[in-house]
Amino acid sequence: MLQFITNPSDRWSIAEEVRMAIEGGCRWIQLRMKDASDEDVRRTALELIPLCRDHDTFLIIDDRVELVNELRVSGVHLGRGDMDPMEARELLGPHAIIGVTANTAEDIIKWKGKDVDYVGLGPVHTTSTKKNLAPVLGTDGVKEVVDTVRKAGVELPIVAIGGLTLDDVDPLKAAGINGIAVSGAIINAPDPMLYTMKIMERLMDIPHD
Ligand SMILES: Cc1ncc(COP(=O)(O)OP(=O)(O)O)c(N)n1
Ligand SMILES: Cc1ncsc1CCOP(=O)(O)O
Ligand SMILES: [Mg+2]
Repeated sequence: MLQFITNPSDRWSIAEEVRMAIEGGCRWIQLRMKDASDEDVRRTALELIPLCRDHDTFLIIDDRVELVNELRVSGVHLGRGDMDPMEARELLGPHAIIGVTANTAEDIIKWKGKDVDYVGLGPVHTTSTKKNLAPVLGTDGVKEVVDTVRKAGVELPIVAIGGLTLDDVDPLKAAGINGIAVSGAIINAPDPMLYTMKIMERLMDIPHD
C-alpha cells in the first residue's frame, strides 16, 4: 500500500496534490497540516471527502482525533504526544483506521495484541517535511526492526516513512515492509501523477489486507 501524505507546496493546492495522487492510483491519503488551524483543516478535509469517496480512497487525518470524529473520515495517524491511540479507539469506534508512529522495535512490540491498524516506521532517511526527526534508520535499520518484531510475533502492517523515493521501494520490499508513506517525492516530482503511478507499479506485488 502507498499512503500519500499532503504537505503545503508553492505549486499545488492540497486538493490538487490529492487528486494527482489518486489519479496515479493511490487509495490512501493522510491529510497532514501541522501549522494549520482546525478550521483550515476542516475546510480542506471537506474538499477532500467527496474526492476520496468517489475514488474509494481512505482519508485519514494526522493528529486531530476530534476532527476525524466530527467529519467521519476513515481514521487518524497518532504519534508520541498525540492522543493515546486507545482513547482514540474508544472515541472513533471499531471501524476507524488508527495508525501509530514507531522508531524502534520496542515502539512496535508494545502494540502487540492492541487494537491499532498499522505502524508508521521511520524516518528511513532524513527529510525536511518533518521537524524534530527521530534517529534515521536507513533500509538496514528498517530490516532489523521488521525482523525483530516479526520474531516477537507482531503481525501489524508496517509502513515505512521518511524521505522515501521510487528508488527505495525495492530495497524496502526486500526488508519486509508492507507499505510506504510518501510526501515530498510525489509533490515535488515534475509530474506527481506519473510518479505516483510508478511507485504503485513497484509496490504491486506486496501482500496486504
Ligand atoms: C505514516 C506516518 N508515520 C509517521 C508519522 C509521524 O507522526 P507523528 O510522530 O505524530 O509526527 P507528525 O506527523 O504529527 O508530525 C505520520 N504522520 N504518518
Ligand atoms: C510525517 C513524517 N514522519 C516521519 S518522516 C515524515 C515526513 C514524510 O514526508 P517525506 O516523504 O517528504 O519525507
Ligand atoms: Mg502527530
